[in-house]
Amino acid sequence: MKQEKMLILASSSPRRKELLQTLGLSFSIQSSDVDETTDPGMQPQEIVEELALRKARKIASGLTEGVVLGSDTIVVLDGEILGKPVDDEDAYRMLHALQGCEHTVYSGIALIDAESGQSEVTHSRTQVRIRPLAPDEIRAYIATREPMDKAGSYAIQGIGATLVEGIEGDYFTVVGLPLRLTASMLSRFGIQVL
Ligand SMILES: Cc1cn([C@H]2C[C@H](O)[C@@H](COP(=O)(O)OP(=O)(O)OP(=O)(O)O)O2)c(=O)[nH]c1=O
Repeated sequence: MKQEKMLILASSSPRRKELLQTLGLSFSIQSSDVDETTDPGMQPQEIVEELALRKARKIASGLTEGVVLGSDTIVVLDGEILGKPVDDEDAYRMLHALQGCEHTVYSGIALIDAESGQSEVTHSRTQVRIRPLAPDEIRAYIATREPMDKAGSYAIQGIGATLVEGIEGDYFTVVGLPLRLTASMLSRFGIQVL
């Protein structure tokens, strides 16, 4: 591992922290609350890239050095964007819509070098199939509270794993930080994982 530059994760997500830790990099964390509203008519890949960049920019603007990583994840079902549920009823609506179908999870990643201004943004997407769910199962899952801070109201890395029939694409994109893509981007910013 060769790390010439300081890395800053612009996120309050405990999942992103854990995922970045698995790469063996040293980094600090600054949570980056930004306005997540986007223009209607934007494509899902444009939304996750724009929001990842917004999160990274907010932190980078207050720094003179270091590489800032921002990320954003959304779930898309038949063109409808599912973010985090606002309450139990919203989580029920999402899980009921997702069950028995395939949807797409998009994760955007943005890197900004605060010193040089170099920036790069990209995204990846993964198809996920959720098995058919009975109303009681959906209610029991919501009662675990796991869905409440997750895009699409489920966590593939948690109890939600029992709802997932299969995926096509990168698992880490679903959890919120595509690791292979992150590592290859970081290498272009002077941060080498291998
Ligand atoms: C679909 C899915 C989403 N998620 C999570 C990943 C993200 O943390 C969250 C989507 O919300 P985001 O707005 O992408 O991220 P966040 O608010 O949690 O963190 P921050 O903006 O500070 O970086 O949903 C899972 O953990 N597992 C899953 O299976």
